[in-house]
Amino acid sequence: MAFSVQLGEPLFNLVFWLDELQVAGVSLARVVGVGLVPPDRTAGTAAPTDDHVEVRDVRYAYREGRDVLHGIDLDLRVGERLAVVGPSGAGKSTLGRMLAGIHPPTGGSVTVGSVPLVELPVDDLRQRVALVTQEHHVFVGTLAQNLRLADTSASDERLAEALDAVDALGWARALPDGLETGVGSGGHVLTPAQAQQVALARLVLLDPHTLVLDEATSLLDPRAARHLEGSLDAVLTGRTVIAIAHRLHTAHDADRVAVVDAGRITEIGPHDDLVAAGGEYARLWESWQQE
Ligand SMILES: Nc1ncnc2c1ncn2[C@@H]1O[C@H](COP(=O)(O)OP(=O)(O)OP(=O)(O)O)[C@@H](O)[C@H]1O
Repeated sequence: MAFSVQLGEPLFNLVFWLDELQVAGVSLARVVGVGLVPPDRTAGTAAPTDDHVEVRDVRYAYREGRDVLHGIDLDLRVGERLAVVGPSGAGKSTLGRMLAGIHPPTGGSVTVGSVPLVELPVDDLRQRVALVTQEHHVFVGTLAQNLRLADTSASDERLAEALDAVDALGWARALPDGLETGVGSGGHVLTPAQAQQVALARLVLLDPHTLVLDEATSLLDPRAARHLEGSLDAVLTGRTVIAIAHRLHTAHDADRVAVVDAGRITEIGPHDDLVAAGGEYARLWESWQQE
């Protein structure tokens, strides 16, 4: 979710990206990103020709002079699934947030349909590229209100379709007041898997062209994660997907795998090719199989 603040006629608008934070059981909005973007980005003039994502010589530094991404180049075909793997702290999440337009690159460019992400109007950006993280996204309100965060005008029927697409309609209808049941702090407690399904149903409503999944199922126990991955498949079909993967079987299913190490893509290609090449990915794959 994003909103922008414009004061007078500024050179830049202040944009906040919001996420949810649970404090002592209370659900609060948390600012996960703040950016200064040119007014065009919220006024809306850029029009990407397609959803081809191109990353060119991208660098990113949280603190000046301390790059955590160094010269990343990446081309994503429309409808491709790319798994991103690598050691902790390598820069995978930073890359994911950059691909979702939350972190503007410190150097280089990320474009969709030849338009730099930083020039896209925020609403257009959110509809083109959505980020799903491992945190729960349930706000205080009814289940229906939680879903309509993605599409304020969605009919009850559309909400039911979205829940059905992620295999959540059964439990949602069984709630005390169905979709009008209060959830979030003080309301009906959803399991972590149900909370993730709500987030996925919101994605179905948002209908983004490209999805960045940052370890979207990693907080769940393996059985719930496997179940959710079935729901996820319905959401992923037909979209470009960048999956930041902990579990390598997700990587195995992808069209290509990118290994990120110390802020660089050190290997990229189909799973079988990387295994045959005998490099870092082959070692990761072998050790994962022995776990
Ligand atoms: N908000 C932040 N402020 C400053 N440094 C950060 C911030 N987020 C990440 N970093 C640093 O950037 C580097 C890359 O972190 P990132 O979270 O992108 O790695 P990762 O590969 O996703 O790691 P993990 O698998 O542990 O989640 C790390 O050195 C990390 O400490």
